[in-house]
Parts: sequence; structure tokens; C-alpha cells
Amino acid sequence: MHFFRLRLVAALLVGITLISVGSTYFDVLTHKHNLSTDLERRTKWYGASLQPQVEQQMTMAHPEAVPQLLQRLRLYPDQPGLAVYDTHGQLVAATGNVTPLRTISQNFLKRPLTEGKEIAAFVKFPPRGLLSLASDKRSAEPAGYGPVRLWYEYAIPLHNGQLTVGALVMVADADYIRQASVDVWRRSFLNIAAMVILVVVVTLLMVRWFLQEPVTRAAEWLRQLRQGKVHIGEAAKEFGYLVPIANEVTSLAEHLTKARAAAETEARLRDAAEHVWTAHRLAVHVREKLGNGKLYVVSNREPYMHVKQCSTVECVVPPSGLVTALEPVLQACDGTWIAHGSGSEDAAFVDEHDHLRVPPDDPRYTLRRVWLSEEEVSGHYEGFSNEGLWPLCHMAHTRPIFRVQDWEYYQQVNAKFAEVLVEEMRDTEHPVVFIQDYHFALLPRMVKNLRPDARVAIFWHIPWPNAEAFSICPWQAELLDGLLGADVIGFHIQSHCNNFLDTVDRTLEARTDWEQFSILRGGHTSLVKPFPISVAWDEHMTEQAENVHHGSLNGAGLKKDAEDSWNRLPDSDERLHSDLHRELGIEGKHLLVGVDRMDYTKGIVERLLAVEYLLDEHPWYLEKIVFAQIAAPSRTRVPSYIALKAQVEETVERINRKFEKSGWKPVILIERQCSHKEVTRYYKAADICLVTSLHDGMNLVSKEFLAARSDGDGVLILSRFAGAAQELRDALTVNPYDVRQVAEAIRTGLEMSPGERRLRIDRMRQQIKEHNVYRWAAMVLTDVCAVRIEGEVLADPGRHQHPVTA
Ligand SMILES: Nc1ncnc2c1ncn2[C@@H]1O[C@H](COP(=O)(O)OP(=O)(O)O[C@H]2O[C@H](CO)[C@@H](O)[C@H](O)[C@H]2O)[C@@H](O)[C@H]1O
Ligand SMILES: O=P(O)(O)OC[C@H](O)CO
Repeated sequence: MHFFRLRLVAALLVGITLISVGSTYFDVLTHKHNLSTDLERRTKWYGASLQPQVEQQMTMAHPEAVPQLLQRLRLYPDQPGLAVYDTHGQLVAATGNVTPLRTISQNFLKRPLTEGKEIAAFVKFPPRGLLSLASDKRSAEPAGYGPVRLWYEYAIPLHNGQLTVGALVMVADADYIRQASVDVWRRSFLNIAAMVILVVVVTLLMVRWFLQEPVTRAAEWLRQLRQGKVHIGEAAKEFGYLVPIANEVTSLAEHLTKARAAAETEARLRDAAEHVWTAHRLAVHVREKLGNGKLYVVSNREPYMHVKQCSTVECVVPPSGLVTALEPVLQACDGTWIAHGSGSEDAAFVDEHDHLRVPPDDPRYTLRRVWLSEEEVSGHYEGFSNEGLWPLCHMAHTRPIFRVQDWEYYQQVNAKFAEVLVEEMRDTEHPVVFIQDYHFALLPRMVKNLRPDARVAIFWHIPWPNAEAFSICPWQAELLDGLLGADVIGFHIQSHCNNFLDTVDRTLEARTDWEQFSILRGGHTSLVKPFPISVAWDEHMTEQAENVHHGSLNGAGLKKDAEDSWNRLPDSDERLHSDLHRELGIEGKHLLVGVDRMDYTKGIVERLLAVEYLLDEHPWYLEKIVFAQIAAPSRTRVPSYIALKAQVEETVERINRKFEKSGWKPVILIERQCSHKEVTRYYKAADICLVTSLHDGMNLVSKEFLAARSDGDGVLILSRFAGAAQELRDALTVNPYDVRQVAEAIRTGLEMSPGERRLRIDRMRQQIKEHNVYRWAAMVLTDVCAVRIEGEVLADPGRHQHPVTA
């Protein structure tokens, strides 16, 4: 820093001095020029006014009268000295400062006397020759001549008709011009000195306040961070105005912290011979399985949408179970995610290949956006997918609608994605394609036809109904045939696999192997397997929770008693809990939470009716509970969704009207999409999380709730018709249609002892930790990478084994 300051001061000194000297130099030149021009003009004018009278005198051949004339003509002492010379260059008369006039050179007079033209010049007098004769050579004052001064000499010819009769010479003292320049330089020097001092002082102060101090503070913070003495979130104030750097450093620190945590976790897991999957383990595993290949994921919904909100463009993560599950997988494995670019501003954020790297603030993988027309969205997404297949696969008693035109768009969009996929994979050998969901039932076959060397898996995120229910789809055979193009077909649970095998059995010419759970059709085998999807597991939160719950050493080095810590939330969670309660105006009340897309399969209305039933039957809970339902707008142009929204709003209004009392209302409806962070606040602050789907492939809200409960508290009420119910045996399982049962479950949850809550949550969290989304992806990708492609030479025989047992 010291050297930096020295260099800065030196640079400022040189810079300011050069600029100031340059500008002064030009000032002096201008000033000198102006003064000289003025003197020239005045002298010439004076000469012109004298010339006729002197000429007359010379013409009359009275040279002896010329001195008197000159005396008369020179009225003031500051006027130029005057001299008249005859045609031989002999001085006839002189007045004023005669010394320089006497030494006018013959050369100077030559021009007016011989050529008849005027002449002017600035000269220094006494000249150098005289100076050198001075007795004291160091003196600037030659003996008898006074100091050297600047003079302006001007000579004009004197005429008698055509004849030159002499010359009139004027000598003006021009030394004031030289003096003025010296003055300007002196003033400028003082200015420069003052400016340099001021700028240097101000700069040094600024360096100290705005650079040295923040940098010192930031360096100290980084040192403490390295030593684990401070938290990442506390950085901003240390960095002051260097906030952009703070953000980058914070993100770097987060990465380092995560990497350190991951390394520690890996080491611990290895040490404990556990089999928990982490992002890092998945990344290593997938890289090994893919070899030279690459991963391509296809879904209708994209993980990041650029949308206009008010006047700004925001990049949002849509509320979708599929996105929640796949995003951490892609972040771990890299690859390309191909999806419909559905955000209003999406087109502005892609390159010429419709690519962008995401997540935007920490790019890890490529998103390829596919553009669909309004008609394609309406026919493929809203029509066939969400008015046809969605209600067909969910037992929620909404009638599926199948239109011929929607089916045509469904085929068209599947073909469009196949084309894009093939284009993306053109330079990749052995690509692995992982297709998502019911929007792309035809895609596996299309891809296999175009790229027989591709290994293809499809995961069906929603339930598969029984064969009879599925048979109402007019194009069931085409859909099944399309799906059977895949090498691996995944569902959440075994019963969905069974339903699928049964549907194929009854519909197509194919050999179904119920022992291997595979289907052979046209010489190609498809493996049909359950892969229960899950959420990412944040080891950080787990450690924090475990430290509190199991009485390990806390930050202060004190061993906490397990029972004592049981009823306590960690500080940050406690604060979060009370902040949210204060924000909602529900301090001291029990908070029940529901988080869903506004979808009729999620049982939102039934859940509201259960809350109403509870308050009717157990009025003791009046003013003691609040149910917050966060509902993200979903498929908002589909009629059944429009009707559901109206029904939910009406029901909330009716229940609130019925029970509201002195400012308290039993239901808060938040109809918008929240960030993951906001949703997590609700999960953490809730006493009970209500998941009452009428039918659900898996349901990730239940798992997110458990993952968020690092405090080890909270109760999960879970529909038995959600796939998650098969794994989460410690939830309070309910039939969502049975309003009384759901109400009773809420009551049980509210009355449950802290010990029982902890026991249940602990077991379910352990289940999710071990069966997280990294494990899900590892299972699917291991199976698809193990597929044998006809004619392919095995470069790595290990690739085709099934080593995953965890
Ligand atoms: N208001 C809101 N704001 C922000 N985020 C919100 C939100 N409401 C919901 N979300 C988020 O959206 C996701 C919903 O996931 P779900 O599994 O519950 O249902 P979804 O039907 O979308 O998924 C489909 O795919 C998943 C994954 O396979 C299956 O579990 C499921 O059964 C199937 O229907 C969750 O991550 C949740 O946090
Ligand atoms: O919002 P959608 O229509 O993409 O649905 C999201 C679901 O995760 C589909 O399974």
C-alpha cells in the first residue's frame, strides 16, 4: 500500500505538472502574441501619422530643422523613440531613447532606403556582442547600456515623389511583453504548486478512506472467514462500497464453504461407510458412467424463465416439481437441458444457437430454448397434455378431454423437440437422453429412430392409471409405442409400473416380463422401474440440526442435553419463526401451511373444508390457529384451473367470513409464486404442513418441508394417495376426501408431544437424506448407461454393470 501511494503521488505530480506547464505555455504564447500585435499596430499607426510631416521637412532640404520637428512630434515620454536617417544611412536626428536608435544596423535600414519598403523587428538591446564586452561577464548589464531589454524597431521610407530621401525609424520599449510572460509563468507556478498539493492530499485521503480501509476490513474478514470465525452473510458491511466485489467474494466463499463441507461430508461418509448421495458424488459417478458421452435432458418446462415484472426483466424459477428435482441434478452433472422457452423475454437472453448457461449467477450447464407457436402451446401443452393426459393419469375426477387437433399438435411438438435434440447431439457419440414427463410420450421412439446409438430414458412424473382408465385415450396405442422407444421407463412407485405393464399387456403386441419388469417389442427391450424422486439434501442444515438434536458440541464448546435442546429451535430458526408470525400478524398462533401449484389434484379445497370442520367441531381452536395456503398460479388458461381458482377463493372467503373475530381470520391465501427462500421460511415457521393431494405421482412439497426442518420440529400431514406416502411412514397419513379425518389429523398434530414430533421428523429426514434426488438421478442414469446398444464396441466394460446398490 505504501509503494502504491508513492507511485500514485509521483504519477499525480508528473501528470498535473505536465498538463499545467503545457497549458501555461500556450497561455503565454497567446498573451505575447496579443501584446506584440497591439504594439505593432500602435507603432505603425504612429509612424503613418508622422510620415507626411517628416517627408515635407526632408524634401525642403532643411535637415537641420528635423531634430526640432522630432522633438515637437514626440509629445509624451512613453511614446516610441524617433530617428531619421538620410539615404546613406547616416543619422540625421533622434529623439527619445537615443541609445538603441544609434545602433540601428545598416542592414535593417537597407530595406526602406534601397527597396522603399517598411520593415519591423523585435530585438534585444544591448545586443550579445556588447554583453560580451562587459567587464563583468556574469552581469546582464553591459557597461554604460543598462540592462538588456526587448525593443520593437519599425522603419518606413521617406519619399519625395518617387525618390527615397531617407527613413523614419521608431523604437518602442517592448520589454513589458517579456515581463508579462514572466509574470504569467510565476503565477502559473504558484497555481501548479497549490493544485498539486491539494490533489495529492485529497487523493491520499480518498485512498485511505475508500480503498485502504475497506480493503483492510475485507482482508481481515476473509482471514476470519478462512479461520471459520465469521459467517458468509456478514460480509457486505465489511466491503462498504465495494459491494459488487463483495457479491463475487461472497459467492466464492460460499463455493469454498460448500466445497469444504462437501469434502468433510464425503470424508465422514467414507469413514462411516454410509451410502448417502451428494451432488459431488453424483457428478463423479455420472462422469464415469457417461465416459465420452453427454447428458441431454428434455422437458416442456424450463428451469429458468425470463419474464417482465413491472418494468424490469427477472429470471424466475417456475413452481414445478420436475424443475425442483432436476435442477440440482443438472447442476451436478452439467449437460444440456432442452425445454420450451416460455418466458415473455426469453428470446432476448439466448445466443444465436438459442443457448444460455444457467444458473445465471453461477453457470453450470446449458439451457437450450425451443420456441413454440401460440397454437402449439395451446394444442400440445394446454390441450392434449393438461386437459387430456393430466386428468387421465390422476384419479381426481376431472374428465379428460381429447381433441383430434390437440393430438396433432402433440405429435408436431414431439417431432420438433426430436429435431432439436438430434441437432444438439450431432457431435456427440453415445449420447444419453433423459426425457421428462407426459408431454413427450412420443419422443423416445422418435429419438431412437433418428439416433439408434442414443441411450434413452423417460421419467413419468405423474401416476400411471390402471389399464381400464388409460384405455379411454383414443391414442393409447401410439402413446405406449412412443414410450417403448425408451430403454428405461421410470415411475415413482411400483404400482405405477405395474399399471403400465398391464396397460401395455392389454394394448400392444409385446412380450411383458413381469419378473424382470421389462417389455420386449420389435426386438427392443424397455426396462420399467420405480425410481422414487426426491429433493436435494443440504448437508449444512443437517449438521446444524444434528448438533442441536443429538447433544453434540455446539459453537461455544458446551455439550447440550438432548431433551433440553429438543424444545429449542436454533437461533436463526427461532428468529425466522417469530419474524414470519409478526409479518403475518399471527403472533402466538399455530401456523398450518400448504404449498402447491393451484391444481385440482392437490386437494386444496378439501384441505380448506377440513380446517372449517376442525373449527366447527373444536371451537377451542378459534383464534389459535391460522392456515396459510401458498398457491402458485398454474395452467391459467385451462378452464378446469380457472374454475378451481374461483372455487378456492370463494371457499376461503366463506370460511373467513364465518369465523373471523377481532382481527383474526383462520385462512390466509397467498396466490402467487414465491421464491424457494420464501417458501422455505413458511416451511420452517409452520407447526403443520398439509399435503392433501387427491392423487400425486410423488409430491415434493412434503419432502421439501422435511428437508427444511433442520430444527427437528413440525408435523407432516400427508395424503395416502401421494407417492410420497409409501416412503414417509411417520407422517400422519390421511384420506383427503375424508374431511373429518384430515381435521382429526390436524388436531392430533397440534396436540402431539414434542418428543413424538421429533421422533417422527427425525426418521423421515433420515429417509430423505438417504433417498435424496442425487440418488434418484444416479439410479436412473446408471440404468440407462448400462443399456447395451447393438453393434457398439465396448470401450469400457465396467460401464455396463449395475454397481449402484445404495
Ligand atoms: N406458490 C409457490 N411458489 C413457489 N414454489 C411453489 C409454489 N407452489 C409450489 N411450488 C413448488 O413447486 C413444486 C411442486 O412440486 P410437486 O411435486 O408438489 O408437484 P408438481 O405437480 O409440480 O410435480 C410433478 O412432478 C413432481 C416431481 O416428480 C412429482 O412429485 C409430482 O407428483 C408431479 O405432479 C415444489 O418444489 C414446490 O416448492
Ligand atoms: O407447470 P407445469 O404445467 O409445467 O407442470 C409442472 C409439473 O411438474 C408437471 O409434472
